[in-house]
Amino acid sequence: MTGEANDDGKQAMRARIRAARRDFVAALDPAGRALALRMPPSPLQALLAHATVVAGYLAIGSEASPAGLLDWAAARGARIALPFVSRPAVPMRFLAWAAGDSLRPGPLGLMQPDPDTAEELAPDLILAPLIAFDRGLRRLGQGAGFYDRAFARYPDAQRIGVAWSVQEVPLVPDDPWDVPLHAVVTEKEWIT
Ligand SMILES: Nc1nc2c(c(=O)[nH]1)N(C=O)[C@@H](CNc1ccc(C(=O)N[C@@H](CCC(=O)O)C(=O)O)cc1)CN2
Ligand SMILES: Nc1ncnc2c1ncn2[C@@H]1O[C@H](COP(=O)(O)OP(=O)(O)OP(=O)(O)O)[C@@H](O)[C@H]1O
Repeated sequence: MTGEANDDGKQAMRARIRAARRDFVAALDPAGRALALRMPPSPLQALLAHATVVAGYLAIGSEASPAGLLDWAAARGARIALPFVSRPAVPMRFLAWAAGDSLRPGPLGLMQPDPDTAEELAPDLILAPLIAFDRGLRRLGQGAGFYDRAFARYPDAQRIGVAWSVQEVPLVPDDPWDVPLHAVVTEKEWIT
């Protein structure tokens, strides 16, 4: 399939899965949402315990939040980094962040570390947001290519998708630049 043919498929899938994710989260009670993904499943605990730098993200909207996983990793000595983006043409960077550090508003209502003060870190494990995933560990993101480029820049980092179970699809359309995940963690399951 060509990149153009996939583009339509990817856009339609993004719209459909975003809607499913929103409905799923709306039906969760706040306590259930807060408890989801608090505790890493044991295979992920082993990975987080050995990681020096764990990159995560601050969830927005109905995204599944890796906050509990980041807390767990930080408590075991990992440094935490968060993504920083400015414009689509500029590659995403991972900047050091610890609880209490200041954040600044970025695009899409994201809160990001301050690029003037936060140190850039090379992650050895990346907890990545996503729109959709499949059992082949293909990942569909927001379409800016930020994560695919970051995965190419840090090829030795573990790539772990964080998602609600309703974001699973039978098959994510694959393009040549798409980098597969090593695993996906959901509120229900560890998928490898
Ligand atoms: N919580 C979370 N953080 C994340 C991501 C994510 O998916 N979720 N990202 C996953 O990639 C990166 C940010 N992704 C972005 C993807 C697209 C655009 C974008 O389309 N920007 C447009 C207009 C934005 C606007 O409407 O304000 C532009 O700059 O032209 C920006 C950031 C890093 N942080
Ligand atoms: N390693 C790369 N170098 C340069 N451009 C890239 C790279 N990877 C992806 N891109 C570009 O990023 C764009 C978006 O690709 P795609 O729609 O697959 O993004 P996505 O996987 O949904 O987004 P993301 O990776 O940000 O989560 C494409 O136009 C592609 O050419």
